[in-house]
Amino acid sequence: MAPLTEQLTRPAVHISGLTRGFGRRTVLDGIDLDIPPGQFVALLGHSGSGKSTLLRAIADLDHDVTGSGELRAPQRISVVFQDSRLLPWRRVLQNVVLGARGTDAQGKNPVERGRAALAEVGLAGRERAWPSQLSGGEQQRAALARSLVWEPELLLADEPFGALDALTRIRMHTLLRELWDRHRPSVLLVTHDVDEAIVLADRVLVLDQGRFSLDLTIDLAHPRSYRDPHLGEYREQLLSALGVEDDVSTTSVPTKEVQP
Ligand SMILES: Nc1ncnc2c1ncn2[C@@H]1O[C@H](COP(=O)(O)OP(=O)(O)OP(=O)(O)O)[C@@H](O)[C@H]1O
Repeated sequence: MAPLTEQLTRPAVHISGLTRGFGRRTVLDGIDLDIPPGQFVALLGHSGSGKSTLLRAIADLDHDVTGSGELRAPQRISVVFQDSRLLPWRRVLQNVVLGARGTDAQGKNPVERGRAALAEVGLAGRERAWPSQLSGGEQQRAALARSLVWEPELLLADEPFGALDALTRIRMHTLLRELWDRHRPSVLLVTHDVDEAIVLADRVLVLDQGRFSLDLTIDLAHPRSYRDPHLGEYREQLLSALGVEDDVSTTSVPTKEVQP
């Protein structure tokens, strides 16, 4: 095992010269990335730029790709997707504790951890509900609770709020940030929403042509508001890195398929 000082200072995620591709198509072209423990990072990029490919590589879920490079990630990783992926034939609590074993540092068994996690995301009392009895936002809350049960050192989130309406999404932003504050995992959040990235993350990366074209620190205090006038400066830099024209009235990354 590495000495304690090295364990405390070494990044949670270390990527060096990472290349990934499908057939003759190179998607990630020699990426370097270090994420310190507890850092909240957002990842923006046009559709097809390789955001999910990077997430899958970090989660070690990419056995169908070719590639090379160095990648080190923590052992305890949770992944949250755009759809909750709750099993419809299992009740909410059963979904949340699925696969969890043993006791945690406080001696809590998985069911106790599951109940506590559901309470943390505002779903206390819904343990015996079926997933179909939850709203879309509540299903994503349950998905976040399921990720907490594993006490992740790293949370990977692939557009977790992309299918929710704008108001629910804002509530989920507050919840995610509160959960991060309490548990302090490193987070890598893929999003198409520039404002979501600025409001939630302390560092925003833009992926373009297989490389990071921008690595931006968001130096604003939390909790952040969508009304904060300082958001504009960061929005400008990010939209410009994404090649989005000034007159576009949305802060979502428009669908521009990356050509092979
Ligand atoms: N299993 C696969 N086989 C072949 N090509 C793939 C496969 N998965 C992804 N690709 C290709 O790799 C490229 C990057 O895909 P990826 O899903 O990582 O992009 P993305 O940035 O997450 O896109 P989006 O924002 O639309 O989700 C795309 O061109 C996609 O078509």
